[in-house]
Amino acid sequence: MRIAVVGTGYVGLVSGTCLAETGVTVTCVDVNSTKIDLLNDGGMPIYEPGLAELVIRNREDGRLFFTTSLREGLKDADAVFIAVGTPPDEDGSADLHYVLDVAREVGEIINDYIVVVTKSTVPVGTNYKVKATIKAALEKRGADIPFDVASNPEFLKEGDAVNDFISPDRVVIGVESDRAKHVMERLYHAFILNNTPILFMDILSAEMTKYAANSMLATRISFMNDIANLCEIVGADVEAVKKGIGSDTRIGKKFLNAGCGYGGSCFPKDVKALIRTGDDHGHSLELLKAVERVNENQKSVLFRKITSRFGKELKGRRFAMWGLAFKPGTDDMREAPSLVLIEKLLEAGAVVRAFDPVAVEECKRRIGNRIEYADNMYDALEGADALIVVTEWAEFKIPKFTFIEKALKHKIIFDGRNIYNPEQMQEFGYEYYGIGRKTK
Ligand SMILES: NC(=O)c1ccc[n+]([C@@H]2O[C@H](COP(=O)([O-])OP(=O)(O)OC[C@H]3O[C@@H](n4cnc5c(N)ncnc54)[C@H](O)[C@@H]3O)[C@@H](O)[C@H]2O)c1
Ligand SMILES: O=c1ccn([C@@H]2O[C@H](COP(=O)(O)OP(=O)(O)O[C@H]3O[C@H](CO)[C@@H](O)[C@H](O)[C@H]3O)[C@@H](O)[C@H]2O)c(=O)[nH]1
Repeated sequence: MRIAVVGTGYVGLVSGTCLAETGVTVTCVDVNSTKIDLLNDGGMPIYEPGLAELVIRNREDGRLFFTTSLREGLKDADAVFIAVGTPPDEDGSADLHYVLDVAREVGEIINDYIVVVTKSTVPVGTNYKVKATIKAALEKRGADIPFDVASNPEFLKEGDAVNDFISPDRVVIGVESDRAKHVMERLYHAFILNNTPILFMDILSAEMTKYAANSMLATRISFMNDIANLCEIVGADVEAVKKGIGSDTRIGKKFLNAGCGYGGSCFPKDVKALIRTGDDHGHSLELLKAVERVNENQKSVLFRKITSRFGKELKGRRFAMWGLAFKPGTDDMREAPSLVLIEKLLEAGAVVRAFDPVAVEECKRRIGNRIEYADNMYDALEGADALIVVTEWAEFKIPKFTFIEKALKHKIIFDGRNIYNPEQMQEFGYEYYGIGRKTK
């Protein structure tokens, strides 16, 4: 089987590479020639654990190719995956112009039956727009070539992307013809053999499933953040509450971590886009509007704790920041809570010295030298008034506390991801501020 994957970002590169790993011949296409050149030279445009090895192996085995030419990618392809970005427009709706540009180009090029699969996260009804766009391009050429559209939303998490793709909880596929279903079954053959649930459904339901999943997960996080803030007021401990409710199998243990807010390229934009879809259809999604409000507020929770400890005027204060990426395991900083905190600290006159195991270059690209960058986690602490933990990288969880004590001016930690135990921190003489944690 042969496919093209258009858009070689987090989703396109991971999906294309993992499908190549199952034996499919994959050509990844991107308009960004720097990215394609880098991949053809054996480099990696993104940090994603385990991905580089798979890319190299499948390229060497002749199953994975990179090009800027969609025409080349579509040659003899059974299916083309659209995996380009769908960033939020000014009004919160998903900007579909990248997706529809690819659809038009596909219509301008194809000469034989193909399934056009939308992997990008797109609002309900978008596949029909894709279909209409391809039809219009074919009509313009006077060509009558059969094709089908399919929706195959992606559920991978950055930082765990390879594992999520290869061993998914399920694969969701929306189709409207047996022919397209058959192509998708062949494509996911290795997953079917592996007993992965492949959930075929209609296209509109598949599109909605993606937004409903992300919105449900975002809702759990905002719910826990709201509860955490109340825990602080009433003297309860959100980590105990998390265990208490997570042990109920109807609730489950995952995605209940309170913290300094959710970020990333998906939850913020997808919650916004679903709210917008609701509004467009005269159905206000009140719950999701609250989820978004709670999250915006939560991104400032550490700043509020810092100013209530040090006062609103932070001129002359230095802060060590551990973590810049929106979550561990990635260099992605889209909608990262660290960016909100940095802006607020700088505005209040503070100096920030940050360390992140992989996201420093990305941070420099975004905000340049407005903050200082440390070479390692301990170097960030030198002369700082306090340590702020924003991202829960594994190495931050078991630091050498003697190094922290030597470097910090005061033994003060603001822990935005609840990675330390407040009682033990207090025993060791730290002033510790977690999120929704009980302190004596
Ligand atoms: N990042 C994630 O974890 C994740 C997970 C699931 C779903 N998604 C969804 O998948 C989609 C892609 O997300 P991403 O994070 O991979 O985006 P990304 O920005 O990392 O990558 C998109 C790529 O598409 C390329 N592109 C744009 N227009 C093109 C065109 N006409 N032809 C060829 N290439 C083109 C860009 O150059 C870029 O390399 C989005 O809809 C997103 O919501 C993302
Ligand atoms: O209990 C939790 C879990 C996550 N987060 C935060 O939520 C954000 C998103 O984390 P995560 O979901 O792990 O990463 P993403 O890569 O954004 O993945 C989400 O978004 C993707 C894009 O749509 C989906 O494919 C995934 O299924 C979905 O988990 C991050 O800022 C996390 O710090 C919390 O605050 N508490």
